[in-house]
Amino acid sequence: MSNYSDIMDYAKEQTPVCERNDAISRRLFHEYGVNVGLRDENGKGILTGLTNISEVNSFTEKDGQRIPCDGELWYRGYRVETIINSLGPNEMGFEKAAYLLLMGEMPDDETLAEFKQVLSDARSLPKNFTRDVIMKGSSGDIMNSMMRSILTLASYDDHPLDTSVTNSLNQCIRLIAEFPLLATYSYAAYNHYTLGDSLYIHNPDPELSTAENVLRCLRWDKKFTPLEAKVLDTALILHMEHGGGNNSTFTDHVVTSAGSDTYSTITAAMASLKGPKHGGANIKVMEMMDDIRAHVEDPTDKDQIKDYLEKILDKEAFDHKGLIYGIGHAVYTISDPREVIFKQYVVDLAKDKGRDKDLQMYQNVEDLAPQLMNEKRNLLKPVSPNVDFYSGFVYDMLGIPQEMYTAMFAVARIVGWSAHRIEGLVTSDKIIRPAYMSVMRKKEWTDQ
Ligand SMILES: CC(=O)SCCNC(=O)CCNC(=O)[C@H](O)C(C)(C)COP(=O)(O)OP(=O)(O)OC[C@H]1O[C@@H](n2cnc3c(N)ncnc32)[C@H](O)[C@@H]1OP(=O)(O)O
Ligand SMILES: O=C([O-])CC(=O)C(=O)O
Repeated sequence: MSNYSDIMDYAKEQTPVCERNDAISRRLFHEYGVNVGLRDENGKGILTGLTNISEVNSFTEKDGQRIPCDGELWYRGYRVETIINSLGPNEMGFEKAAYLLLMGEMPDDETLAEFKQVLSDARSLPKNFTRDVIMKGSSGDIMNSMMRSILTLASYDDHPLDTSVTNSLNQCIRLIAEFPLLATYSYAAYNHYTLGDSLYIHNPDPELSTAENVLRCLRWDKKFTPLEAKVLDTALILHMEHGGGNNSTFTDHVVTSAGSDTYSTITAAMASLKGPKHGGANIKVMEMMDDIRAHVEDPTDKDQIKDYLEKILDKEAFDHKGLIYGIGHAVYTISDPREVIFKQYVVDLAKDKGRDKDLQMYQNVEDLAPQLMNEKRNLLKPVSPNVDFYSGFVYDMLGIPQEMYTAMFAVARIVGWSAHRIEGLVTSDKIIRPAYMSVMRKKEWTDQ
């Protein structure tokens, strides 16, 4: 028996030891030319791969100089705005965008109809999976529940470890179709077993799209309006894909390159996505806005918001991490094109739902944060609101519970991860293995 009744007490005592032995000065990174976070001294990402799937732009060249510009996002040669604007007022586009990203070409009507049917056929879980897996050990961490389900789905697959392109594509298509069920049923279990509400599990409707089935399965009465479905469908298209370097897609590439199977690869990407600096930011933005409401007398007042944002940046308020969530991006500078699209919906929805005061609070944060960050941080480029600044507000107005926000992101990004996994399998079988320079001091045994 150790002297510790609680391992936490031991961990607390050892923390300064780890901090002493693990700290590496930023000066050494500079001295050895090692790029922190795989970004160079101008904040530009180090090239680690080539992709045909999408392109993200945030700078333009003028007179040989890199100038920040409005953000652009392209899926397989098409601007994301063009894809969204090409859809009819009530047309759902998830399936079309998913086919485009996954297969690399725009589907014609017949091809799209067939793909929709394939997804619809695949949108079911193995017999008793919901009862035997999803209902057990439920939690408000829907991403964790989904990861558990994804790994367990491997046990129901006759060829879980077959990493051929064909088998991986089959597994990816199935997961794309199953994700809405994994997410909404995980929430149903949590809603019942933890929150104490009635339990309901609705079967998906084979005639409905991905976005419509999410709303149908999430709501006890299965009802939703065409506008709600359209807004969610747009949100899903906007979250589907973001190049090979974003943290979760890069994780997908790393794990794929090790020869790992689809279930493990997608679970690893999920683990990355849930981080609050990545896809988990959508929940954090909502928590931050709740915190602002609780501490600022009049959130529509710019001066009061400014004082509180300064406290957040100084680590004196909210989660004491010093981050204003929903602001800043590893690539974008002047704007994130997805936020610009989201905002159009936000303004209309907020008016419709009588949430003008909340909208004013968001706009105050949007207006003030970049300038305050500029004053308090070593910014290498302009900052602006990112895709998740408004997404939580939109989901809130759609009545989607906060615990589901990052899971909604995953329902979309599984498409990008799948496309990158297939691209990785088709293009290269080289394991990804960057180097870490050792700054360890070698010791003689007698130095102890
Ligand atoms: C889907 C997505 O993943 S979108 C991103 C979602 N994440 C968030 O919204 C969380 C808040 N934002 C952030 O944490 C960051 O902006 C990130 C993680 C998105 C990008 O980080 P980086 O690439 O390091 O940003 P960048 O190089 O511009 O940062 C420069 C400085 O500003 C700081 N900074 C960047 N964003 C923020 C922010 N929102 N709040 C406070 N400080 C910030 C960085 O910590 C860094 O400071 P340092 O040099 O003292 O360490
Ligand atoms: O690209 C990134 O770093 C983050 C990301 O996934 C996104 O913005 O969608």
